[in-house]
Amino acid sequence: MSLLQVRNLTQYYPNSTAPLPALDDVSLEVAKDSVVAVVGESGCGKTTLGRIASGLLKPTEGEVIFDDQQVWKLPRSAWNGYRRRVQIIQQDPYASLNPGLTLMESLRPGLLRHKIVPRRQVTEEALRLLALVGLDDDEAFLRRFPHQLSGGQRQRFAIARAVSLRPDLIVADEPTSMLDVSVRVAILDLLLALQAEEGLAYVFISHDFGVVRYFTRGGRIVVMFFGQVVEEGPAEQIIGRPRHPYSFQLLEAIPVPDPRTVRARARQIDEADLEDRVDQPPSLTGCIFANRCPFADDACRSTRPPLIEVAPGHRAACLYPERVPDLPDAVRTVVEPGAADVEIDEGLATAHNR
Ligand SMILES: Nc1ncnc2c1ncn2[C@@H]1O[C@H](COP(=O)(O)OP(=O)(O)OP(=O)(O)O)[C@@H](O)[C@H]1O
Repeated sequence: MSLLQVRNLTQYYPNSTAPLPALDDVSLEVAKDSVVAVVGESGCGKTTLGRIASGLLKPTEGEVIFDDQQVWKLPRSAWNGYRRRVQIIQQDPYASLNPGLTLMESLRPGLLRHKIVPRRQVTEEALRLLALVGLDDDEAFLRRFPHQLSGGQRQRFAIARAVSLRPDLIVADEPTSMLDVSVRVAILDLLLALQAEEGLAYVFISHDFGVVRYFTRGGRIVVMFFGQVVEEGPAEQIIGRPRHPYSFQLLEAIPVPDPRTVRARARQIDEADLEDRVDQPPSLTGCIFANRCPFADDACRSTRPPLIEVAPGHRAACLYPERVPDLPDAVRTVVEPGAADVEIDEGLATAHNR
């Protein structure tokens, strides 16, 4: 069942001098209890999409439909319900918490405003939430201020605060990118555990395909490039056999722990050629990726390819999806959470150092 749909979103920022909109005709759908990951390099519009999905930003054009209702047409009481049911977790847990409030003071207003529990049960509920996210569930901890927490503890608390409102959907915007490598996997595992326990859906935003591969098992992946969706489909299919050259390049760049695997890659794209293209600006005519694409020809530079189905439920905006080579086995395996900590840690460590 569809929980959230965004349809044909276009976003222009009025003060922007960029030649392209931040989002250009973006659509996606999130089913109840499911994970949709949005991946792409910095500036491709992921945060804008997350802000629109959670009602923080009204799109220039397009529709946001939550639980079968157009959210920008909701009466105030229903709007408040939507804003409660869709929570956002941000990249920087410190910036998302008021430094002048204790943890209890951060939790209490939401619990009361949305009548989650009666006033006399607020402390009990706050302690339950701390335990749920793996923090010390004692009242002294609730009297702490955000600066008295480590980065990992702060993100755990930000997750507790989001979950406290009993949402159906959490937009997790780069939730681990500012954390130490050592705690990243723990936070991803916490989010995955909460999904099962609390019946949550996620829009999971990341620039790092290694993290997305870890988080999105069984879910869907949306790959964005300069405001456009270039590929979307089931995680296993996109990771196993990407059909857009940009997804291929992102996946191929995931660090793998065994250098012999890297050397053994069956490279079907000329490395020097790719190096020359990596910083090219987006193409303003035709396919947005044409300037960086090793397969682009005149047709790609003159025609914007529509998203076409390349396998059931899997679409790519490419005129030549069959030209995208197969990935090495080390990359295309969808990692089982908890099953490959070493591989994940090393991958994330390398990504962190970039
Ligand atoms: N408030 C704003 N005003 C003007 N332009 C903006 C604003 N917010 C974002 N942009 C621009 O919109 C585009 C998309 O930005 P957005 O933050 O959504 O991308 P992103 O993929 O989340 O990148 P990052 O990971 O760096 O945050 C970028 O070109 C950005 O500069």
